[in-house]
Amino acid sequence: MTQMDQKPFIRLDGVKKVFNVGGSEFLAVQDVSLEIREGELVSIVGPSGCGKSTVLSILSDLNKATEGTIEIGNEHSPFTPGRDVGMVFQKALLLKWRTIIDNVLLPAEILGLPQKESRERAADLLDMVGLAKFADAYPQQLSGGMQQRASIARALVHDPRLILMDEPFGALDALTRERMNLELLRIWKESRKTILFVTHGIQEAVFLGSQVAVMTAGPARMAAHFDIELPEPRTLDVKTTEKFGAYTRDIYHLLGLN
Ligand SMILES: Nc1ncnc2c1ncn2[C@@H]1O[C@H](COP(=O)(O)OP(=O)(O)OP(=O)(O)O)[C@@H](O)[C@H]1O
Repeated sequence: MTQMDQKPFIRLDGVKKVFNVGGSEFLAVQDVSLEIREGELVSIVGPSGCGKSTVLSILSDLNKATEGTIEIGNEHSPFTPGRDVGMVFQKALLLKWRTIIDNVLLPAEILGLPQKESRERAADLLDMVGLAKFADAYPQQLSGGMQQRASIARALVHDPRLILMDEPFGALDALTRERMNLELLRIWKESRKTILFVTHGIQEAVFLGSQVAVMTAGPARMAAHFDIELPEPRTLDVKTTEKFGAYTRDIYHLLGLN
């Protein structure tokens, strides 16, 4: 069986989440349908409150969907919830009393993975994210972008099959964010992980994703989906192409911004 014949790695169909808030029901998100192949980087873009983080929390098994189908993993790549997810948040959330390498090691420690192998892997990952020299530094000695690189290494240390990124570069200045976008593409290619990347940034979503799922608020739902066909490898020049402009224009339009 070839890779193309395999079932998608993630299949969401008609997913809906209703929260119970103080005895009344609150519809957080509905109509979430998405198929992701293993090793794909997919962006989800949408305004605040449209349910993006709720979708990630369902995929990471922190929240149960109220309705719909959620399938993760396939015969070739089985998926164990809890074990096979790495998360990156808007804040790096590094523990300030632990060195960078000890921060990276945290998920491996929690899962009880072998110490020596984990430390070697953490060192390799720090090398991959360009922080080899900072393994023994403390978080406060690193810039915001460097801290986020460390948190990406931490998300990879237990070799999970799926990386969920929730606005990971949202707190960085514009130039660092551009640089981190390029870094993420490199890390993704090297690590060959399946990545779901949540952002408010339409340009960022199109630049990074092979697909972009667009979510709208009021009511919160997954409203559209684009396959992004742009030249590979993606460099910043891509952003000046007509095709890139057309994708971003269509998404702005869908979100009612032009
Ligand atoms: N545990 C919860 N209990 C009740 N309501 C919740 C809970 N989690 C999320 N919500 C609500 O569900 C809606 C969707 O929230 P969510 O955080 O998924 O949106 P988002 O698109 O990620 O927003 P942002 O971009 O601002 O992070 C919001 O109105 C939020 O208040």
